[in-house]
Amino acid sequence: MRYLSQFLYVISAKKFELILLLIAFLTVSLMDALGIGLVGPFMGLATNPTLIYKNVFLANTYRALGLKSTSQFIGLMGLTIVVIFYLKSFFYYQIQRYVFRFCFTQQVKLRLRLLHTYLFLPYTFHLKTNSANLIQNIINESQNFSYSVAIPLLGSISNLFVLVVLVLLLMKTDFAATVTVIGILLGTYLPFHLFRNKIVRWGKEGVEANTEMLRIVNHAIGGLKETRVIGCEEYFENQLNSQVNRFAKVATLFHVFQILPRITIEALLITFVVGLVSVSLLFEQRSQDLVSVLGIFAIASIRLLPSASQLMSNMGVLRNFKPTLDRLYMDLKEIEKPEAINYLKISQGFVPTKGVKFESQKSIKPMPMSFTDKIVIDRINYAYPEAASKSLTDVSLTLKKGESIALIGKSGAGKTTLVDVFLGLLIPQSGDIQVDGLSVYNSLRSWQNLIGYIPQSIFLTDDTIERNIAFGVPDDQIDQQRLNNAIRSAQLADLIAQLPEGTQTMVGEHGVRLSGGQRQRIGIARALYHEREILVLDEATSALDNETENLISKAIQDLSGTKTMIIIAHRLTTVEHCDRIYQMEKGQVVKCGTYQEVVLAQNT
Ligand SMILES: Nc1ncnc2c1ncn2[C@@H]1O[C@H](COP(=O)(O)OP(=O)(O)OP(=O)(O)O)[C@@H](O)[C@H]1O
Repeated sequence: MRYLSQFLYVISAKKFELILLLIAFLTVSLMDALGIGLVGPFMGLATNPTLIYKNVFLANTYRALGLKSTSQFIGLMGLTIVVIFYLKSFFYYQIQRYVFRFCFTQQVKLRLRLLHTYLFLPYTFHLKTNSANLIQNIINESQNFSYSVAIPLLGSISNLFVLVVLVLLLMKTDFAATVTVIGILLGTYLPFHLFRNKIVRWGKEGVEANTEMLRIVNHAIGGLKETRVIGCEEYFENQLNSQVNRFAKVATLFHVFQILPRITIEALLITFVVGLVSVSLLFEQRSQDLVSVLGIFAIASIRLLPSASQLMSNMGVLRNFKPTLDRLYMDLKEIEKPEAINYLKISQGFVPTKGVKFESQKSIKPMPMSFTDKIVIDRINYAYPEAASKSLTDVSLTLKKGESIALIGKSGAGKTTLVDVFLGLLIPQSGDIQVDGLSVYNSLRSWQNLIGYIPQSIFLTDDTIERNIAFGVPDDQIDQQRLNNAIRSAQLADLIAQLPEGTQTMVGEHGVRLSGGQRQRIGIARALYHEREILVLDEATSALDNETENLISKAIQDLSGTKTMIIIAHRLTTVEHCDRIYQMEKGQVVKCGTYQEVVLAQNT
């Protein structure tokens, strides 16, 4: 039941679509039963036409049709059976088409819904989750969901219908035989029941091994430079080897287990049919009866056998992929946690309404926030989830429009945390950030629209310099004037002039064809292109050559006065031109003043 409710939560289908599917399954099963139900009497009549007169219904139909001979009647009956079978086959084909279309549409929807959820979940969720997990869920687990949860689940329901109808039919023909068949079915279900926890464990290990594989490959290839220089290729190969084998082991165990029900059902049914014939002959039962009973059994076996073994194997698959369903369900549910709701409320300006899927709720278009005077960071306190101590304690600072300030301090002092709070990625437990007297927590989106962020290692797409600067803007909407201004202000003009393809030069994956300093200047140009009022710059810690360092300092210097800037500074050359310097220690601002007051005073 829990499985079903989780399934209904993850699937984006409307209830009536599912009900429609079930009705369709039921119709096919009934037609199946009708076809099979007619085969028994048909074979009975074929061997003994006088039986027509013994059955009131058959006798009346025969008379009503006004046929000339019983053979004609039997022929007509055969034709009816054939027509029913053809119709059933046609319906079955159509329903299967619908089921596949339904499942693959769900896969598309699920992928979009997962990405949407991950993009909107609080930053703290991403701090604790490895990105390999998220990629695995969007790419592999959503595929597993349609192949190994949705299709087998709908298949199981359809098989269950067929089984129930066929068993009822058998029951009408021969009660004792039916009890035997049910016994056989329960017998084959037993191993599944006994191994149910093992099947789930195999599934869980499979999912974990897959995620690990993705993580290992990501580390090995993503950090290729380090991997090669350190020479730890073998280490990653061994790691991958152990995960691939772990996956192979559980997959083999499960697939071998899957064959069991078919083999057992086949063996038991054959034993039963042969046994029935022998016993009947032994007790000299009427042969016509036997032929008709066996006829039904033969046909029922053709349908019952695959249905039963498919049902068992589908149930195995459903169990095996329970961890997939659990993972997707839990991640999608994250958005309903109070922390996420609170985050959505302040970042997107809406509270997810119960019952309405959150991805279908449109966030309110943010009103532009005015910034003409100053930003006040007022007694901010922040502790990371599950952290023992606070990373920011009562941090306050003021930033006038056009001013540049620098944050300095030892590693772990809290500079990045403060910037992440400033960027609206982390929501402080107490304190406020106000722009012109208005709290940014009224609409984080409007606040973020004022900010350009230049991280230490900027994210570059494997694309042209132009597209990397005008990040997220369609080609036909790129403003060349703005682009050139941004390039000039970010001190990139000389570099681009030297390149044969200019702004159309490809930067390579993560910008491998550029130097660290050039990458960061592209980051500055990006922030400038988007004309953000406030720039937050996390200065590159890596040693830059003098010329590059000068160029970055010059870019920052040129911007001071026109842009409001917060710089996490790792080099004293950068802070020299800042209006104020805040020195941080253990999550607190311990000193604030000009370069002379903070840096020079310290060195004397
Ligand atoms: N995700 C996290 N969960 C728990 N604690 C964290 C997390 N991120 C940072 N911290 C802690 O918060 C404190 C401040 O870290 P922060 O990264 O802000 O320092 P920093 O001054 O930016 O250092 P650096 O210059 O090395 O980047 C540190 O004690 C750190 O251990």
